[in-house]
Amino acid sequence: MGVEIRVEGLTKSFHGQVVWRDVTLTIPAGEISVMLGPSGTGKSVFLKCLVGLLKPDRGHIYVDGHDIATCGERELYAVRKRFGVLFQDGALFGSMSVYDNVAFPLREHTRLSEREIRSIVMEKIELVGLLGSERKLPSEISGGMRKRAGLARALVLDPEIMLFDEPDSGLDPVRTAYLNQLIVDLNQQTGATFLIVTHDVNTARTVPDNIGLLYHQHLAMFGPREMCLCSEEPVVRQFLNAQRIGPIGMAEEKDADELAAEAASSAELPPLPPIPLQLQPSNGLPRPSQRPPGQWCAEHGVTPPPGSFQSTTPTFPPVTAHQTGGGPS
Ligand SMILES: Nc1ncnc2c1ncn2[C@@H]1O[C@H](COP(=O)(O)OP(=O)(O)OP(=O)(O)O)[C@@H](O)[C@H]1O
Repeated sequence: MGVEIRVEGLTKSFHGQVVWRDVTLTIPAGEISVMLGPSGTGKSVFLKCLVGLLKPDRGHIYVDGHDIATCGERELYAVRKRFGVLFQDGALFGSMSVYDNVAFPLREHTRLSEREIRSIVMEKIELVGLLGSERKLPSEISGGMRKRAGLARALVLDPEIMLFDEPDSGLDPVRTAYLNQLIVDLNQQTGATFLIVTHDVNTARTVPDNIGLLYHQHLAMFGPREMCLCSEEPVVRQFLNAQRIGPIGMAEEKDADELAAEAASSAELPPLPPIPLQLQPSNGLPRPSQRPPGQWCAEHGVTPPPGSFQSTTPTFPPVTAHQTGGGPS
């Protein structure tokens, strides 16, 4: 039920300062895509343009025949209802309970009765694991719970497109792992088109079907996960492997002196690490858009780095009675 988003020649600037120019890509229907990029490269601005909160200077954003970049307010309002957006902080109303926050889009955009609303709200609250917290205010729950409440709210209108703005920011690695699993499970259940903006390289390496990278005012790459994880392109390679050596510096781009010093020290990027297996839905069934591991590499005659697509789940030897210090108690 997801729809594709076709972006053509998109350019955005603020006060004459270009954020990115001529961005062209197609976010495939029903797939999970991730947009990466160093801080300040305009990932959030990109997301806001997609949902019509910001107008680009030039270009088009086609969703099912509607051009979000150029359409009028009324058309935009109708198309926007097909989007669910999870903002960084959950963007909850502080004076409303979790329940009322999640119910808000239904009360605003539908004529459902309170009874029908309750059934949908409680279903979504359960889906994100917040049963029991529905009467609490946002200030009474943790940051991770606020994100999940924001996610429940983004899901109530059954969106065909879900946008996530740094869902993992401010979360510890365990909570990030849970949230990533939830995202993969939701994609399987809804078949919606997912776009996730993140800094987290581990998320980018394991969750999506496609990876994009914004860098230095342009889209450096967008394509299937395996293609990006095999890429020798210096910026892509440096970012996806979280390396210091490469064109990206602390202030986005290294200057000529820094690059010359790196070249003189003959610092080389380490070999590409193995491509990890993609995160599977927790019910063990594949997502409709999921491709078998290694398929893209095989189809394109690319040899993946050694050790790719091997399970990294640790296997522990069986614990014996001797090791536990006695028999069953
Ligand atoms: N409403 C605005 N008015 C003026 N400049 C803006 C506005 N929104 C964003 N910018 C500028 O656009 C640039 C890109 O910002 P954006 O928040 O999209 O970056 P980002 O890649 O999401 O960064 P981060 O990873 O740190 O969240 C920044 O220089 C920012 O200051």
